[in-house]
Amino acid sequence: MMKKADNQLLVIFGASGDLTKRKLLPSLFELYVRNLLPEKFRVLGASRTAFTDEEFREEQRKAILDSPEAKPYDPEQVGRFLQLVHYLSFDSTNEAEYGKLKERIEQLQQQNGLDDRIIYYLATPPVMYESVPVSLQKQGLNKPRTREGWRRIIVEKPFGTNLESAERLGEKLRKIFPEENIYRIDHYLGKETVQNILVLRFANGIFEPLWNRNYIDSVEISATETLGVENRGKYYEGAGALRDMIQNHLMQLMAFVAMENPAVFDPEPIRDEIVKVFRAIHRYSPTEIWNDVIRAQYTGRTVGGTALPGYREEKGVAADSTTETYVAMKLFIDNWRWGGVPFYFYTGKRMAEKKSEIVINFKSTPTQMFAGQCSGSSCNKLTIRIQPDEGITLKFGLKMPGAGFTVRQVGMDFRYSSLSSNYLPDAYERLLMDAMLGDSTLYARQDALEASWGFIDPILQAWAKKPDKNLYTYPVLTEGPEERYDLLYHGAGAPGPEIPTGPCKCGK
Ligand SMILES: NC(=O)C1=CN([C@@H]2O[C@H](COP(=O)(O)OP(=O)(O)OC[C@H]3O[C@@H](n4cnc5c(N)ncnc54)[C@H](OP(=O)(O)O)[C@@H]3O)[C@@H](O)[C@H]2O)C=CC1
Ligand SMILES: O=C1O[C@H](COP(=O)(O)O)[C@@H](O)[C@H](O)[C@H]1O
Repeated sequence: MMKKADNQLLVIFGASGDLTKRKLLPSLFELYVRNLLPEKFRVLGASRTAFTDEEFREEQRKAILDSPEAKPYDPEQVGRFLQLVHYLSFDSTNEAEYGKLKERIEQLQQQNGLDDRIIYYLATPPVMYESVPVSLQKQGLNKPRTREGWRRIIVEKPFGTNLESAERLGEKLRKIFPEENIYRIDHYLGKETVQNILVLRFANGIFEPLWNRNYIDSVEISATETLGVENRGKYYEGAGALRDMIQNHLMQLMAFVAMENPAVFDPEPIRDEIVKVFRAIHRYSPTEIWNDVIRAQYTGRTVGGTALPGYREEKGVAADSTTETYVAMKLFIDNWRWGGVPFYFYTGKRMAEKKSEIVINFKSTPTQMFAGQCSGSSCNKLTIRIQPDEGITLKFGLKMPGAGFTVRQVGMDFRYSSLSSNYLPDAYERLLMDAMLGDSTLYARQDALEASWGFIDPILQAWAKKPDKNLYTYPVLTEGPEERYDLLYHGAGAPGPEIPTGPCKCGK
């Protein structure tokens, strides 16, 4: 039986926006259906759009029932859930309005018998991540009034746009909320399959002896999408794939793969190990940046009679934009476990497939003695499929039945869908639930963010100085730029593994 959080209020700033509609309210509804919300619980949405409580509920009702991921929900159950949801029309950039917010909060607490526990969720444009907490503090809304009360704040990404801004934001927030009450969201950490990396590694004895530079040839971590920038062109122009996906999601995946076991399974020891990995990443020299990191933009083409725009034709994107929609890079972790093992990252929008996965390529045998025996780095590989078709496959060679000794590669497969209860919660369900319970394990800590920005910053700076250098193109719905083969896997002088996106050359 899952533990329930103490009674509390969740205040969402930016509640009329896309994130609230697509992720936050549907996830809260799932928690409601599973009876995981606190016994007494209220949501207060706050943004400028003029809604009454009823109008806001109607908006959310449609979003929950009509979303592409919606299950056949009972509309009456949705209606009952929405009675927990309220709305305040409020301009969070105007300090004078925070008195109104305070009144509404106190009214909801009194009317619903809530103790003084509040989570603030910043689902506003990032420019407001500093100003909203400052205004909350001016009204005394950042501190609980009672001993058993608390105030937590969840901050959406992007958490800064470089090291300096991330440090500044962290510093500001820590003056207003204690570090342990600041929850910096990285939704990849809320994915069931990502959490399973820790269980796979630390609940099984068989992997640990192999999990190092002696047996692992390379690690590939990828997240590709078929969608383009959709209606987020303006945001994406200032972000690009390196900030949008690698600085946070792919680096967090790498940390789970590469970290040492924490002494105990508690938030701080786990986060300590994550930081150690980020700090041990080899910092690129100026030459290595151009050899080991490539970027590209998708270009338009017609697919099945439909003309698909290129990145530079998207709404909100400059016609001469140099923002990357694809990044592939090779990096190393300079420690005893991983020294010399290349980690390959690649991510891109508008690619052939929506897929996120981690592939551990083990070293092959020193000699080949059988017909058909695999050689190279992708003979024995462990693939952790984050999404879709969530699961894990181990690939190895076995004898074909019959005369002789001919080897065939086979896969030993675990699929989440084959579990008797195959419900996979959305990442936001898990993360919201954890914040309500006060468990920050799956949230990013400030020092980890700074360490990851510290690695990313020099790349951003080099690109800013030479905006066109190593900026390639790839047609929409393809595997990425051709240049990824040369530059990444063979161009840097080191013998690389087989091309990660290519088919295995070992036969099926
Ligand atoms: N959408 C997504 O999938 C993801 C979003 N994020 C992050 O979450 C945050 C929210 O994203 P998203 O919902 O997509 O953004 P939207 O632009 O859809 O929503 C932001 C909301 O903030 C409100 N807002 C803007 N200015 C003010 C103001 N002065 N006072 C009060 N409210 C204001 C707006 O409502 P109104 O006009 O009514 O005030 C708007 O509805 C962003 O920082 C984004 O980077 C992160 C990951 C994924
Ligand atoms: O944070 C982000 O992630 C999504 C991809 O998330 P996924 O769970 O669908 O893999 C990405 O589309 C978006 O640009 C980025 O901001």
